[in-house]
Amino acid sequence: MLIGVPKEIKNHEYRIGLTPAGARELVQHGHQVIVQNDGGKSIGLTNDLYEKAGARIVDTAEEIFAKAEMIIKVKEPQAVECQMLREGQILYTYLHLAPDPEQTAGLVKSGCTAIAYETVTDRKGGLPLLAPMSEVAGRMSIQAGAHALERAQGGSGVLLGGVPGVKPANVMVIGGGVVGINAARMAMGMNARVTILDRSLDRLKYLDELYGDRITTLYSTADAIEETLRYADLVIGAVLIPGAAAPKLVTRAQLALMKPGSVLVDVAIDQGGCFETSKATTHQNPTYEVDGIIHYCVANMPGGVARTSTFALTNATLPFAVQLANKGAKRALLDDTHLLNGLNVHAGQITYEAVARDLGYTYVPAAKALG
Ligand SMILES: NC(=O)C1=CN([C@@H]2O[C@H](COP(=O)(O)OP(=O)(O)OC[C@H]3O[C@@H](n4cnc5c(N)ncnc54)[C@H](O)[C@@H]3O)[C@@H](O)[C@H]2O)C=CC1
Ligand SMILES: CC(=O)C(=O)O
Ligand SMILES: [Mg+2]
Repeated sequence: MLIGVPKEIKNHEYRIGLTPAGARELVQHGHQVIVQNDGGKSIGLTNDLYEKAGARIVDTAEEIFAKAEMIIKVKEPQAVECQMLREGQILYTYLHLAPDPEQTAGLVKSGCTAIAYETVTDRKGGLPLLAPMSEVAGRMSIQAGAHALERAQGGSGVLLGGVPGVKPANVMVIGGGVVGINAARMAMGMNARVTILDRSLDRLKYLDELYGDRITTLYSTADAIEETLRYADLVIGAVLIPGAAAPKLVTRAQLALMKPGSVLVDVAIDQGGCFETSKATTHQNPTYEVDGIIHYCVANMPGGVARTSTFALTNATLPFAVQLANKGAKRALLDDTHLLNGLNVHAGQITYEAVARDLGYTYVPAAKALG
């Protein structure tokens, strides 16, 4: 199969969809890989490294989209990329369609086969292609939040860990999954006081067994959220209902309960965000203020630490990329229900139920759409 890796074009997105080591594996399986000129240069993945791995460098994204049978990317296709996708072509990347009607319409129109990293599953009920970036974003959320708490950034001027004689900050984490546990670990490491809320009692039990009295676990109700907001200095939004738009768990009115200059980091923004006042921001302009509360809502946080993230992402995506290339989309998808769960759009049909429901499309089960 001819596999194409274009340069990412989202704001300050320096990740690339495949490392040179990943390219080498695909080539060893008998496939051809084309990579856009300087696609990974800014994170030290030079053309030379890709060529040594057996890939070929091409000048433009247009050439990659025109020639490749499978496109491997990181972020959802931007409008200009959607226009270049075509019928029968495999798109393997993050999509986050539920909050993004325009992209969804673009993919439907293209006729391509679009597999979303974030809805591929595993045997343990996890999301193995989302997990590495959730680890990154969870860890980053605390450093981003700590920075936003600095007075010069508009924050309340509180240091997460406090100092001897001055109490530490309170960090509230809503959603105790992969983002949540990584955020909690970083916050604990900085000596902050951590409260973590989730709807899954099993998950709360697991967190309690792991961290004991170093964290407080709370079952996530509107009451518990309201009560915890009153003393939180930093709130991390880390909930997920796979494939669906994020539930709004903090309203604008509830911001008035918070201390002025407190910070909300909405990691769930890529699924539309879990705070009513969230709107997606970029690494260039990451924060804004609503009613005295600082909001950080960057939808591609791992792009900020693009080198670490690129290696972590390829580690997870490569095995499925090899299956797709070896077998073709239809056989690879039908052979593996976990990969099949990643199929969101095929030949103009929406094959992921939550996306169809949230955006008003007819849902066609993936196996049926593939015929
Ligand atoms: N902004 C960014 O750059 C990035 C965003 N993300 C996003 O972060 C979000 C979280 O991802 P993961 O941690 O991997 O998901 P996960 O599935 O591991 O964890 C989500 C947790 O939310 C919990 N939850 C669901 N409804 C809840 C509620 N009402 N109250 C409290 N908890 C609730 C679930 O029980 C689960 O434990 C996703 O939207 C993901 O796409 C992930 C990576 C990067
Ligand atoms: C998961 C995601 O949206 C990202 O890594 O940018
Ligand atoms: Mg997005």
